[in-house]
Amino acid sequence: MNTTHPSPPPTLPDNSGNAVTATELTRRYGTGTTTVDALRGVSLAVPHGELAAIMGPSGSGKSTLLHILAGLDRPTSGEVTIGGRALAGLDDRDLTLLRRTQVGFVFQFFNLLPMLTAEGNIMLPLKLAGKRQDPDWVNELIGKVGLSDRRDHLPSQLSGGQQQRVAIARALVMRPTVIFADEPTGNLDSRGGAEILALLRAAADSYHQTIVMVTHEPRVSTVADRTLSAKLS
Ligand SMILES: Nc1ncnc2c1ncn2[C@@H]1O[C@H](COP(=O)(O)OP(=O)(O)OP(=O)(O)O)[C@@H](O)[C@H]1O
Repeated sequence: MNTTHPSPPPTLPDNSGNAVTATELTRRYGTGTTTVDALRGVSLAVPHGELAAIMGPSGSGKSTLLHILAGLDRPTSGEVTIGGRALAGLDDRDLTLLRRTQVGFVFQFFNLLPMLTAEGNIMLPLKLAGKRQDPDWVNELIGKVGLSDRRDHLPSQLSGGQQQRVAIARALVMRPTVIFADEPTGNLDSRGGAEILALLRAAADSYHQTIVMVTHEPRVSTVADRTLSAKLS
């Protein structure tokens, strides 16, 4: 993947005002004749509070990039920072801690725990991090995602769109430096997808929440602050 920045103009990596930066990332899979260069020198910077979309055709390296930005995979070369901290300098324990406290995730297939209610799923990151539960904040979030009358329902009792709303509230609850969303509308119909895009936009606006989203969704340019286009490498 290379990235282009059609609009607005490119932002140079700069740790000061940015939630996430990537500098000259490469990722090579395999060796010899099976070598695949999934990323060939990707640089980007996402300022705090922005909603950024990474778009591109299948196989262009979007998932690879998202996993490396989120610290789930290491680049072959190049550097990632989250909240000004370079991921390369962190050992596995510190990386896990950083992911738990500074990163939220939203997945295509929701990934909720089936035995927990909507509210239980939303509060799970707080519990895992040993954080005090703030009922006002949890109530606010449940209201924000429109699930006040579904908080005691299990995921199996919720529609796909409702499950993704739970996942978004779960990602927001820690007030992370950045939320990474991997095809968040990919498993929803057109209307459900539009509602999720609107909700992500509202999260960025209301909570100054930085969000980086991988998507095939053509309508995303109507809600994103910037769109990074991936080209086949
Ligand atoms: N573990 C792996 N081993 C070898 N090659 C891989 C591996 N993971 C991904 N690739 C290759 O790297 C390239 C980028 O894959 P990636 O999954 O990042 O693309 P993508 O843009 O997310 O695609 P899609 O939209 O289909 O999910 C592809 O050519 C893929 O075959």
